[in-house]
Amino acid sequence: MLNLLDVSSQDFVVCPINSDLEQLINKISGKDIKYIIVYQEDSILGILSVSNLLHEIIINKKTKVTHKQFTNDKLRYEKSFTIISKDLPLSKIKDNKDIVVIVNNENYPLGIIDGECTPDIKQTLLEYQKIFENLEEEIFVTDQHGYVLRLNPAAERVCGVLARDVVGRHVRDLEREGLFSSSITMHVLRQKKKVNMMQQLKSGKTVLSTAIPILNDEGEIVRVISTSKDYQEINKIKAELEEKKTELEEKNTELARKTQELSILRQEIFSNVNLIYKSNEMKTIRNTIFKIAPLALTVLIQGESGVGKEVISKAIHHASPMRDQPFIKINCSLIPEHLIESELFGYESGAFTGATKGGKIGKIELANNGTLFLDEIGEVPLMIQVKLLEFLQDQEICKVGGTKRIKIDTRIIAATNRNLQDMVNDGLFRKDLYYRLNVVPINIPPLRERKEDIPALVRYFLNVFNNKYGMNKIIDPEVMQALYNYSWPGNVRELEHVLERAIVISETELIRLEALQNSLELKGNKRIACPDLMPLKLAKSQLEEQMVRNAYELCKSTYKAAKLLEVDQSTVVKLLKKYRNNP
Ligand SMILES: Nc1ncnc2c1ncn2[C@@H]1O[C@H](COP(=O)(O)OP(=O)(O)OP(=O)(O)O)[C@@H](O)[C@H]1O
Repeated sequence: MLNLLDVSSQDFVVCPINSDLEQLINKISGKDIKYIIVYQEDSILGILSVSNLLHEIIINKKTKVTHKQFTNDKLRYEKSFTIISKDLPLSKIKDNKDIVVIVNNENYPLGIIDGECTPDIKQTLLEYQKIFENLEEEIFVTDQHGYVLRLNPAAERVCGVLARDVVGRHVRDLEREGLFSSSITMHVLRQKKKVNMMQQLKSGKTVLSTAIPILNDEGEIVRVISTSKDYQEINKIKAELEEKKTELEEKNTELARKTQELSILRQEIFSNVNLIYKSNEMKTIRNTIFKIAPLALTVLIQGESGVGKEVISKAIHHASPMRDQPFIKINCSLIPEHLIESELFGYESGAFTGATKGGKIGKIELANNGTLFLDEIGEVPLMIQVKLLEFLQDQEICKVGGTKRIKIDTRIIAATNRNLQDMVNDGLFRKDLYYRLNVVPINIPPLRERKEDIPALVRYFLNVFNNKYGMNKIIDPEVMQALYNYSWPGNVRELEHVLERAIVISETELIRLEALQNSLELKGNKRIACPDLMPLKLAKSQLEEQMVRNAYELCKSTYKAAKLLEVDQSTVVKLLKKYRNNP
């Protein structure tokens, strides 16, 4: 704990009464001494300031410090002072005296405090004292020789000692008595630098200690301050942290498990509808599906024929809360125009000639609480478009020949391979219906624009048809390459058919390139489009060049390319050479 001696800031000398003034001057000359405490036997007679002293010598021609100076001429020379024991608390200092003299048990002056700065010092020191006393860390202070000056209540507690029993004692003695296993202060005094170490205490505790030397302006050690922390407490905190870490890890594992479950669930949903994909384009579509599936929003799927519009619409249905409700598909292009209304809305008994007795429930009503998939929506006649729009707005239908309105709650997914926006511009599709349908647009890119999906789809279909036909066929890597390079105008549907045919017609377990020859549009029985007119000679040579280049790129062999093009291998070599220099 701090004591009064720590605040004694002024330098002073003690001189007995009747001291020789000249000797006194010699004693203090060159030193920054402001006060002289005049002492007799075991009492302080008074305090002289050095300037008083000089006055005595020069003006009053005095040669000795006499009693008179503190009796008759008191007010002139003497400083008012108060005496206080070093063991008293700081709060006991009285502020109204010039000087506070701190004395030991024999009343001998140990230090003085200039009264002028007392209130400030007191305030600051009281603050330090509070901090010192309340710190949870143990603090142990020694002087430059290793004598204990003070320790805070935390140190008393952890070391199992009282400050009064150790203050003033040397750390080496305390070490010898087993208060701590090894004195960290001695290490600092020897090494003259900061030291960290574990210490075993008499109390049985193990503490982690750090001690630092405090240096004066000359770089000499004046104090050693040791702080320590109960290692068990550190361990406790560490254990708590570990516990929290384990909890966090468990939570993460749980989260990972849930994420995995969710992804399995998603896969299951998709495996229900067999949606195969690898490309980023399709991953984006998958994400859209999961976002919109829980909301009964109307979806418009656009894409070339065979890209998988129906597959996507089924995926939306299966990922939605209506998955156990009906998924009703109607292909608007396959129904004769005059029947489309009754197919969609149903009819009442006797609604028209030839109508079934008892009437018919329409596809919209069948899809109640589920999903209605309007395939080839672009083919719906304008007249029916109006009725569809009405239904979308009111969510009610009225059967052909009927008057009763039936409330319908269904999600609409429309699909088309036509460009509906163009149709709107050409007046072939109602603008208002287009906007009603186009709430969530999904555009599926053609297979040639997402080639990463091809190998996955090939493997998938191979598996499907091997199972279907009880076979175990595999494909030549060359075939995979050819399928990858092909432009797939018929998209996934074409790929599906090509593979089914290849599995069936291939005579060997290994499906070779020849098995595809009649399937892919590389074969010459397809018509070649020629949009522009040009000199025939030039057109012929351009076609020749393209054919030979494509065939060679696909087969990576002049023999195989020759087979595909049904020419000699030497012709392929000759043509490749001929066109090599063309860009
Ligand atoms: N991503 C896919 N994963 C698995 N099979 C697919 C995928 N995309 C399409 N298919 C398959 O390709 C065939 C055509 O798909 P789908 O009928 O969904 O295409 P579409 O775009 O609706 O065609 P259309 O425009 O002719 O109606 C189907 O047999 C379907 O199972």
